[in-house]
Amino acid sequence: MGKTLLQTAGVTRRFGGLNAVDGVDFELRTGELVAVIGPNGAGKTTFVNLLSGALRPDAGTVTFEGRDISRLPMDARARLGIARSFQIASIFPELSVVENVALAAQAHAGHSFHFWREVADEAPLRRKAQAQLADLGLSDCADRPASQLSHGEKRLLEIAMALVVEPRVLLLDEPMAGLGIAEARRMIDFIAGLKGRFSILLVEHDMEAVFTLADRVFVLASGARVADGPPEVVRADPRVQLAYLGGEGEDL
Ligand SMILES: Nc1ncnc2c1ncn2[C@@H]1O[C@H](COP(=O)(O)OP(=O)(O)OP(=O)(O)O)[C@@H](O)[C@H]1O
Repeated sequence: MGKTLLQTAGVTRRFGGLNAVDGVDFELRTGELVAVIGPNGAGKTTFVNLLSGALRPDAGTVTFEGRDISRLPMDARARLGIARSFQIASIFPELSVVENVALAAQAHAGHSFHFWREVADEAPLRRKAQAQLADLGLSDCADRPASQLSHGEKRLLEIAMALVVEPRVLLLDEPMAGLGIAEARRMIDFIAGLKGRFSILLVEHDMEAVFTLADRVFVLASGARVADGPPEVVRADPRVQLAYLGGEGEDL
């Protein structure tokens, strides 16, 4: 694996008296896919928010290529290349798939969303969006209105919108959530196709996805790191089994 891109040292976030993320040391290397797992309420989403800049830590640091970014807001981190998958809410349903991707590229370039009507006429942005969709194997749905996509296709569109800005790090928070079996398989194949090209942090409850995709599995429980290692080592780790049994009794 490559060099360390994104790192935390002792990162902590409190909500009232609760340490939602509690002194976590973590690193993501170039080209690596790390899955972050843990029982419900373990602190996974809070941890992603600390990496994306949606939340600031109460203690500890977040560094990107050695630079302390702990206090940088989300847009500044996005400009450095830390992208979080868009939420379905940010898809414009009346626009086509390719127009949505072009809009994401336009927003990143610093233009205002108010000019969205012009985006259809923006040939370079549109070409970039077309190329992105072709690269991801999504050309088939380029001209369909986003409103006509299935739930699974919308999740793929969200990721395409995050990738069009050519990020260094992609943060994916539960991309399989709410997908049927066939759609989940397609999502796994899709993410497998991104592996090695981007550095990816994947938060996911779907253990088939985690153990198929991850180079490394990082386990959180009650805000703290329980294990960090290759998937098969982590799966067999009694501390991990215990963390799950002590939580909501989910299957590992
Ligand atoms: N904004 C907030 N205010 C207060 N408590 C919060 C807030 N966000 C999260 N928490 C608490 O912090 C803990 C960790 O929550 P978080 O959502 O990060 O866990 P998670 O591992 O992502 O859970 P899940 O798997 O259920 O999505 C939980 O106890 C949660 O109730």
